[in-house]
Amino acid sequence: MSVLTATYQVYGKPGSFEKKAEGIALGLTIGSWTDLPLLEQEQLKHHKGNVVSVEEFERDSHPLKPDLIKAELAIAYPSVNFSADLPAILTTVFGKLSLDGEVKLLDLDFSHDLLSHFPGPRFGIEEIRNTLRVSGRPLLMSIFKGVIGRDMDFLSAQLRQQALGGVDLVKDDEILFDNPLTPFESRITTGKRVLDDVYEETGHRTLYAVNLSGRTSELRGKARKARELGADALLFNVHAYGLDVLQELAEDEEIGLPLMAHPAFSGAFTSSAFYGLATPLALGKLIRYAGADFSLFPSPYGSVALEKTVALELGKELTRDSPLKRSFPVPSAGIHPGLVPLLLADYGIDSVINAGGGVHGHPAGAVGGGQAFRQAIDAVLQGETLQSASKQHKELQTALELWG
Ligand SMILES: CSCCC(=O)C(=O)COP(=O)(O)O
Ligand SMILES: [Mg+2]
Repeated sequence: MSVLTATYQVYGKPGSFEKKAEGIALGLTIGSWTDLPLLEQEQLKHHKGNVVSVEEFERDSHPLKPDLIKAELAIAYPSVNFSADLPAILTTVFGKLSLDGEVKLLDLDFSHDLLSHFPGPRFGIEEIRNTLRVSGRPLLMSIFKGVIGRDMDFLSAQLRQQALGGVDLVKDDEILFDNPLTPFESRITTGKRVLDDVYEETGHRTLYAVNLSGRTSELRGKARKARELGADALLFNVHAYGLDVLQELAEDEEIGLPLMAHPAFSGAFTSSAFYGLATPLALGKLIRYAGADFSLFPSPYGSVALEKTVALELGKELTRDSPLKRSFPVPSAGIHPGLVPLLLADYGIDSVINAGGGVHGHPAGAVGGGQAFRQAIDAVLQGETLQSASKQHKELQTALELWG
């Protein structure tokens, strides 16, 4: 029988966890059953959740819970209990349980059968690289900044500067929504013209990810229109909408665009040590299963940082061997050229280095900012220190002086 196995973290007294696990396995499936007639018990058995393992971590208490220890409970849910979609899956494994005290959902192990209902990224790392014709180095992305309240001329000029700096991708900031000054459709058509001009002038191709926003019922139509207008990629605030909305967009043949998942709002249900979803599950595994080609998340280093082990595990979820294509890890927030060696050591070349302030805040503007990043990337790949490379590259030197 095909099952979905969920692993939970709980705190409690040693020896108390078997009962807790059995309570979850029953409570989320058939409820109490022992008083029912034998025939009904037999029938219900096919639907009952089963405790797979209970692991107590004797020495692993939390400073806030000195008298308790941590345990991980693995529970298998029969796949016949739910339809093969993320809303049904999440409601089964963490529906009312998410409201029932201190329980954190750490991981979900999909059977091969179940996974076949999730096509994953349409393009993945390899096809995005082919489109950009970039191999052997991480991609570089920059972010529009200070665009709210500005018009298309401002946006066009900022896009041009970013592209001239040599970035591979530019994305909207997640807080730029559809608005009269820079409407969604104009951003796509104007952005395309600007980037085509830069390509003709320099031979460097930059792709633009426009923020797909608005009411859920409008998204499919807007995304299809974006494709018609020649959009390169879509940025999507997936956690404000829900994973299944991302999956719908990823599977739509008439959209067929690379999708970039922004982590906005996810901290609301991932940040607690005791509640919510583990970050590698929410921003890694499930984002890949739902079909994002890129997953943005706070790096371990910048202004909004994840714990390093968590950030590394997240990257692994996006790229580990699987029948699904790999999604690009995009460690972000407060990134500047001085962090490039750390990011490359953590995520390797199959990742995206992403910066807003670290590009626009460069004293030589976004052109100098992009160049400094490209110089830092080249230096690391050639085994050179940034300090040494900065002697030949004034943009990198300026960035290191400013941000370290
Ligand atoms: C929290 S990760 C998302 C990155 C992002 O959207 C952003 O605006 C980062 O900007 P920064 O100036 O910190 O590079
Ligand atoms: Mg942002």
